Amino acid sequence: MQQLRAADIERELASTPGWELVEDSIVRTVKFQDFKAAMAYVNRVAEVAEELNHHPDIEIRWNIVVLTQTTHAAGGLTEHDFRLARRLNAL
Ligand SMILES: C[C@H](O)[C@H](O)[C@H]1CNC2=NC(N)=NC(=O)C2=N1
Repeated sequence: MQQLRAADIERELASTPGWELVEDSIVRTVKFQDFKAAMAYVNRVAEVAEELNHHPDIEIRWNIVVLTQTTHAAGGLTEHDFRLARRLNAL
């Protein structure tokens, strides 16, 4: 899978609400009532990641989950990242 070019990234971002570009990744921060709710969300993220065989970096800070998505194998953003992001937006 090829790295996307800047213009493609802008187009993909426009159809992927809630995610922002940070260096070579897209990032989404989601806030929950408490740690338990955050962990339940993380487990649903894990299910989707396994299904797509594409995995975000996940940071958990009590009730806040930060998802950072890039394609390590390509050294940058690819279509896979946006496909996963849009699936996660549907959770
Ligand atoms: C073998 C397997 O396809 C790879 O290790 C996959 C798994 N999940 C992955 N996830 C992400 N985000 N980037 C990758 O390059 C990647 N590679």
